[in-house]
Order: sequence, then structure tokens, then C-alpha cells
Amino acid sequence: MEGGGVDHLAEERQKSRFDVDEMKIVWAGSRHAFEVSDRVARLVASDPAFRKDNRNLLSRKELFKNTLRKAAYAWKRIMELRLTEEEAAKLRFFIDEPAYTDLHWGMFVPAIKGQGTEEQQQKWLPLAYKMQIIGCYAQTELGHGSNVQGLETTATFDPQTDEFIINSPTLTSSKWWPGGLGKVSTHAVAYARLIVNGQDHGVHGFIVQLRSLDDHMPLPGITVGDIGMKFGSGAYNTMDNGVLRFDHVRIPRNQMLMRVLQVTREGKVVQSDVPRQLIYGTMVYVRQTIVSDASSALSRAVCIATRYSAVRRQFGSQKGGPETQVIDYKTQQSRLFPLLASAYAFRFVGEWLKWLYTDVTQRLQANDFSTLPEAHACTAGLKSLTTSATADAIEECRKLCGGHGYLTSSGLPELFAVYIPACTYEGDNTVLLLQVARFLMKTVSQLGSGKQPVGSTAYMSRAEHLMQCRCSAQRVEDWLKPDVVLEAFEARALRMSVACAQNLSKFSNPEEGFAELSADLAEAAIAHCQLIVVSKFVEKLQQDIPGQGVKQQLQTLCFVYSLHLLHKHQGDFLSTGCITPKQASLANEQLRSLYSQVRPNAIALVDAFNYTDHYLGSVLGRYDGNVYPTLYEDAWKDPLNDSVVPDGYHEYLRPVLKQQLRNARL
Ligand SMILES: CC/C=C\C/C=C\C/C=C\CCCC(=O)SCCNC(=O)CCNC(=O)[C@H](O)C(C)(C)COP(=O)(O)OP(=O)(O)OC[C@H]1O[C@@H](n2cnc3c(N)ncnc32)[C@H](O)[C@@H]1OP(=O)(O)O
Ligand SMILES: Cc1cc2nc3c(=O)[nH]c(=O)nc-3n(C[C@H](O)[C@H](O)[C@H](O)COP(=O)(O)OP(=O)(O)OC[C@H]3O[C@@H](n4cnc5c(N)ncnc54)[C@H](O)[C@@H]3O)c2cc1C
Repeated sequence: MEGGGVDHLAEERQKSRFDVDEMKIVWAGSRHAFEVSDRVARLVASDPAFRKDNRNLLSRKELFKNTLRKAAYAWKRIMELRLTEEEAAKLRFFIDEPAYTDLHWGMFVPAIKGQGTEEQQQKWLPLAYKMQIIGCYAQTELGHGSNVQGLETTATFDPQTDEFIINSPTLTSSKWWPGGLGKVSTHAVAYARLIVNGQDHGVHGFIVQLRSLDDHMPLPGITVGDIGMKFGSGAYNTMDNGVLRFDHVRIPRNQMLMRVLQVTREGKVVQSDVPRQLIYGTMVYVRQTIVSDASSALSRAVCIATRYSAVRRQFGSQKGGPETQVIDYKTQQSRLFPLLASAYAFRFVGEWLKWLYTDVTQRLQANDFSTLPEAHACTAGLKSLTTSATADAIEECRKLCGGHGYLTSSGLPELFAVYIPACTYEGDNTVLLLQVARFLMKTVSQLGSGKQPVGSTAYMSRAEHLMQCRCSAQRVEDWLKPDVVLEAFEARALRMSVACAQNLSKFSNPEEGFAELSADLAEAAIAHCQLIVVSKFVEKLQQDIPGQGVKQQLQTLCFVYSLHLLHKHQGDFLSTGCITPKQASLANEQLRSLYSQVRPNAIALVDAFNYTDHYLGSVLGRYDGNVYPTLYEDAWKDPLNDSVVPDGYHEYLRPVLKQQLRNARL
């Protein structure tokens, strides 16, 4: 994507055997999406106001102020250029700096849309769209995050004044973590226990104003601030994750989000026909976006590691010739190429999940709630699977880059520090897997009852076959048959779920059984989610994909993804009897051969992500591969090199050296 000087990776690019421009469109999702993304990425990269190479040198206060400046400037550009919602979202994405705007647009607005009545939406959304108010999503408390029904903040209806009194009764009820809360938000959707006539109606969302719109001071009864520094020096510290306490703060009754449950003027609690679980709807939405974000973060790390692996040479020089590119080592390929394949796999499963979410939203609008449990299980499971894999992969990419990967200028340490909380926020990954396991156990318990499993569990309708089938792979090539691979994954997932269900049935108290078997249940959930990713990749390949060699590359990556999982989880496949040791060994042989097919195309496959050097933010991942001169020049720019003799020499170094000299003379 970059123009300019000598391309050190040109030879690599010539090796590729497919149409990279067409692959860019597949990656983006459509030609339109590609054009928007490409245009906005260039806009951000070419604007010095969005430079980010100085972030690590700023103090927390400077860093935060810098983020406020960028967010304000971005908003100005969005207005001036009259960007569409899609373009504005892309602009925020390429600015690549966690900010309060993520939560305003990503959670506050969706919470009002999903849980507010028509009237409430009409009142609040225009204010939020124009950023006349800025909002956050204040659910988690000091004492409870995962256990949402354990939240302690109360919203007590006062029929005398037609208001709710929002209160933080204990220290542990302090809101803790919400992004954008600490220093910016004027409003919050705050989650609190609804108390009417002394009766507790569970947790609901309330729009609460926190700060004055005149001078930004907290309103009476509100105590609010930042929770302090987080992992890494720059990284997520651009975000003001906050603490918030309410001291009997009064809000009008109509500021309770009332799509699911209404409280009337008389204090009557009326349940609408919308299911209670819709209160959790914003989390379903955000989990779905997090899956797409995983493919972005993963592809970024893989792009850096792949380009650098082609630049870096160690050992193997023949007759004074060049040494071996580290990308040619089979071990490097076996660590790197599955990650490359995973980036594509997560992209496609993310696309599918977006479709699923859109479908369930349309159904909800038509009062069809039947697919909500499926949407919850898929978003929870895939959020867990893709973020865990991506966090591990970023660290693996750092190691794949050897020592230089540990330099901030590689871009990998900051990417890791920013990314890893994705395994925790929007639902701890283990807690989410257990939600999937509950869904699976329910589905298994209904097999044979006449209720056909649908959607992501449709494969369970072939339980009789999948419980006893034997894998037909007899030769290496058989592992390139989608049906063979899919059946192995289906059989493994079903057998693991059924084994859990059988073990659960031995407990007289199902909840006790669930707790005791939770580690096995989480593994069964992972097997099910991996099956979803594999099957959505296979489905993608059934589409018409234009461009010379593009489909062929995707087929190769699909099998790399599937067979590396099969290799990694051999224990599951073997112990459930889904494959034999011989078949496992054939699959591994096929995998090795696939790596050789990926090798000449590797650079082009990461070029297809179409990342600017600005977005990548990595000396090692530069498009032109001109790594060493840039690393060398950059080192001299470090403030420590401003002076040849460091500050502190006279106070702390010279006396030590002189002392040693004196001792030596004695
Ligand atoms: C565009 C960019 C967008 C945003 C920016 C992106 C990133 C920014 C960075 C950070 C943002 C992070 C924000 C946050 O972290 S917000 C806080 C998120 N918190 C959580 O995720 C908490 C996790 N806990 C839960 O989700 C749940 O409470 C629970 C673990 C599922 C609760 O379990 P349990 O106590 O068993 O459940 P109940 O509450 O009793 O409900 C049972 C019943 O409901 C079903 N259920 C649960 N969750 C959902 C859901 N989300 N949707 C639909 N249905 C749900 C559950 O299956 C069960 O159903 P039954 O049929 O079995 O009764
Ligand atoms: C960077 C960041 C941004 C955030 N932004 C927001 C925000 O904007 N708004 C907001 O409301 N919240 C936000 N959060 C909070 C976040 O949603 C919670 O931290 C998250 O849901 C995890 O909950 P917890 O902290 O209570 O973890 P805990 O539940 O305390 O987890 C601790 C450990 O216990 C385990 N565990 C817990 N329950 C179970 C169980 N039932 N079975 C087995 N194991 C279990 C977990 O697996 C984990 O290992 C943010 C958090 C972070 C880190």
C-alpha cells in the first residue's frame, strides 16, 4: 500500500500466485467496504494530527490530553467531511487509540437503542448523535463484574416525586471500570437494582446525568474519578476507566430504560412481552463487534511477524551467499502460518456473526425472540475463543520476531498491552464458555425429544451417526476433503458434549454437577466454537470468489486452520475415538505440505490486509521491509540519547566508578 523507496520485499511479492487486489476485497468484505477502508486509512495516515509514534514517551496526563485532542479533531473532520456513520467508525478505527468515543458510540448509544422505548430513543439519541452529551456504560462494580445479578447499586422508586433514587449503599457497589467514565462522560447508562414498593425487580439500566453540561463539574451526590494506571505505560491508559458513587441521586422516572419493564406513575411494574434477557442485549452486540476486532488485531500482529520473518536471516549461508530467511524454517512456519490462517478464519466467522446479529435484531423488532439464546451462545463463545487465541497469538508474534520484537518500535508490545483486556472485558472468557456449555447441555438434553437442534447446533440432529462414525481418511490427500474435516470436528464436539451430559446426569444436584465438571464443560464449549469457525470458513469457500488464485489460497488457509487445530487438540480427537493415531499422523503430514504452499504467498497474504505503515505502527512490519536502517535511526531518537553522557552521571555513576578505582588502588 505504501509508495516510495526501494522495496526490500519486492522479490517476495513476485513469488505470490494470486490476485492480491481481489484478496483485499475479500478481506474487506465487499468492494465498497474496501474503498471506504482504503480511503479513510490514507486520510488518517497522511494527517500529522493523528501521529502516534510519540505515545510511549508521554506522561499519563499528557497522554490523556493528547487523546482528547485527537478525538475532538476527529469529530471536527467527521463534521467537515460529512462522513457517513461507516466512514466515521473507520476513522476511529484507524486512529488506533482507545478513547471515550469507543464507549459512547459502541455501548452508550446501542444501550439506549436496544433497551429504550421509542420515546426515550427520540429524546436521547439525537443528543448523543450530535455529541451534545457523551455517555458510558456503567455496569461493573468494585465487588461484581461477571455476576451481573449480584450488582448492589439501587434505583428506588419514589412515588411522591415520580423519581428514582440512585444509590451506592456499600463500597463494593461503587461502579468500577466503565470506560469514558473517569474524566469525560456527562451521562451514563447505569445498571442498578430496581426497587419498587420495597420489592427488588432485578437489574435494569437507567440514564443518569453525571456532570454539568456548563462546567463539567460532577452533579450533587455524584463522586467520580479515574481508577488509575493499567498494564503497560501507554497502551490502554489513553482511556479514563472510572469509579462512580451515587449518594441518593434523583432522576426522573422516564430515565429508566423501559423497553423490557415499565414502572408506571402509580408505581406499578409492568413486564412487556420482550424477554428479560434483552437487558443484556448491549453485551451481545459488543461481543459480536469484538470478534471482528480480533481478526484486525491478529492480522496486524501476523503482518508484522510475516514481513519481518522474510527480512530476517540467520544461519545457513552457502559459499558466502545470503543466510536463510527465518520464514523458511519449518518451525517458524508451523508457528506463524496457523496464525495467518486464524486471522482469515476469524474474519469470516466475524462476518457471519454480524449477519446473525442483524438477523436476530430484525426478529426482535418483529417480536420473534426464538433465536436470542443462539445469538447469546454464539457471541459469547466466539468472543471467548477469538480473543483468547488473538492475545496468545500477539505474544507468539513477538517471539517470532526474536529480540527486536521486544522493542516498542516493533509495535507488538503496545498491541499486546492494548489487546489482552479483551479476554476479560465484555465477559471473562471462562465465564462466557460456561454460558455456551449451559446452552449445549440444554440442547443435548432435548435430543430425542422431537425438538430439532437448529443453527450452530444443527449438527447434533445427526447425533446417532456422529456418535459412532469413523473417520474415512486413509491417505494424506483425504485431509483436503471438507466433509472429512468437518465430520471429525462435529463428532469431536458432539462426543465431548454428550460425555459431559452423561457425567452431569450422575449428580443429584445439577448445579453441583455443573460446578464440579466446569473444566470439562469449558473444553466442550471450545470444541463447539472451533467447529463453528471451521464450518463458517468452509461455507465461505462455497461462495463465488473471483480473482485468479484467490479461492485456492483461501482453501489452503482453511485447511491450515482446521488441521493445526486438529494437531493441537489431538488428545480430544483421539480420546473421543473420532480419529485414529494413524489418521492424526496423516493430518500432520498434510499440514506440513500446506505450509510449503503458503510460503511463497505469505507476504502477499498479509499485504491483502491493506494496512498502512501508520496503522501498523511497526518498524519490523514496514511495507518496504527496510527494517535495519530504520531501527538504527530510531534508536538515536530516544530521549536517553539526547545527551551522550546521561543525566545522573555526576550524582550516581561517577562516585561509583571513582570508588571502584580507589578500591583497586588500595
Ligand atoms: C463498536 C465498538 C464497541 C465497543 C468498544 C469495544 C471495546 C471497548 C472496550 C471495552 C468495553 C468493555 C465493556 C464492558 O466490559 S461492559 C461489562 C460487561 N460485563 C459482562 O460481560 C458481564 C458478564 N456476565 C454476564 O454476561 C452475565 O451476567 C452472565 C454470566 C451471563 C450471568 O449468568 P447467570 O447468572 O447464569 O445468568 P442470569 O443473569 O440469571 O441469566 C440467565 C439467562 O439469561 C441468558 N443470558 C445471559 N446473558 C445473556 C445475553 N447477553 N443475551 C441473551 N441471554 C442471556 C442465559 O443464557 C440464561 O438463559 P436461560 O434460558 O438458560 O435461563
Ligand atoms: C479494560 C477494561 C475495560 C472495561 N470496561 C468496562 C465498561 O466500559 N463498563 C463496564 O461496566 N465494565 C467494564 N469492564 C469490566 C469488565 O466487564 C469485567 O471486568 C469483566 O466482565 C470480568 O468481570 P470481573 O472483573 O468481575 O471478573 P471476575 O468474575 O471476578 O473474574 C475473576 C476470575 O474468576 C473466574 N470466575 C468468575 N466467575 C466464575 C464462575 N462462575 N465460574 C468459574 N470461574 C469464574 C474468572 O474466570 C476469572 O478467572 C472493563 C474491564 C476492563 C479490564
